[in-house]
Amino acid sequence: MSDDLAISVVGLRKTYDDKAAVDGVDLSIHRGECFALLGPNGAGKSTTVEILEGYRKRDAGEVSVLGVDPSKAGMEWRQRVGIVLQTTGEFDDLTVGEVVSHFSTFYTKGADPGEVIERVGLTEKTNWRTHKLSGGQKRRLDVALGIVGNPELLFLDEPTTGFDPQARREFWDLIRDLSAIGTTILLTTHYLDEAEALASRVGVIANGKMIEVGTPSELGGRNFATAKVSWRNAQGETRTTETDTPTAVVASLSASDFGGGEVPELTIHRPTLEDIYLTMIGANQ
Ligand SMILES: Nc1ncnc2c1ncn2[C@@H]1O[C@H](COP(=O)(O)OP(=O)(O)OP(=O)(O)O)[C@@H](O)[C@H]1O
Repeated sequence: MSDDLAISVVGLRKTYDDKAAVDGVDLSIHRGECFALLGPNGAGKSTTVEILEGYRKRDAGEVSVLGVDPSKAGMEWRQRVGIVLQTTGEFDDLTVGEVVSHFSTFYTKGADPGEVIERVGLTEKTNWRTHKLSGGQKRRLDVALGIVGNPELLFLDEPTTGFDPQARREFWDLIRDLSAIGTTILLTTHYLDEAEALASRVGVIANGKMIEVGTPSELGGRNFATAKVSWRNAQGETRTTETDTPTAVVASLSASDFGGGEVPELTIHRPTLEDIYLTMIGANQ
């Protein structure tokens, strides 16, 4: 494995009852990269990620995570990896501060619990019993527990499900901070805007196969996609045209039909990552 790879996967396969859940996946994630894994329900994302986390056994393929095969990894490796699962932990009557402090004792190079609580925006809830937290606040606590060991690599499985818009933005800032200090992040998400905001590259899985890997701006030829220009003409009708040169179209439209002035109800639309993704998985036909 090349030294700058945090994760290297070649020909990964996992079969349940004769059905391939993961069917020959290759994947390389660089150290310090934030990579988003996208795909419809049942595509094979969780199975792939759980194999990388060492929680599931593979049937075939080569897997290296931080230079170690996760199926054979021990405590030393686990210290270097942080995991935020989809399901929320239950901590009975313990407070936020107690839970985070308790988890920090599992790590030899653990972070200061108070700092971690502040990072996830729960300082005001430090003395709250965890069962009183809202769904979004519990998710933040999950993230706190994922990062309390100062991991080199963080797995985030649908981390912002149930967050309000402000909490999502704050969470994104937290992930950017973790990226800035060099944490490698593997994010699984169904939110395409989240993948675009956070990931330097995304991979799309469908039916157990990696369909494509690319930057959010280039995936599926997005950077070469034509723009749709729409406007309202002098008769009050909506007009739309597709073009590779929207600036020229708008300039000429303004000059010819509107005396060089504003073009009414002008919009220029290029495919979003979601448009491209839906086309890739065959949902936009
Ligand atoms: N323990 C299991 N036993 C049998 N089949 C399983 C098991 N776990 C997953 N599968 C099947 O493997 C396929 C891939 O599931 P997986 O959970 O990896 O998908 P996913 O992409 O994470 O989906 P989601 O977005 O819904 O979380 C699915 O068809 C699922 O039904």
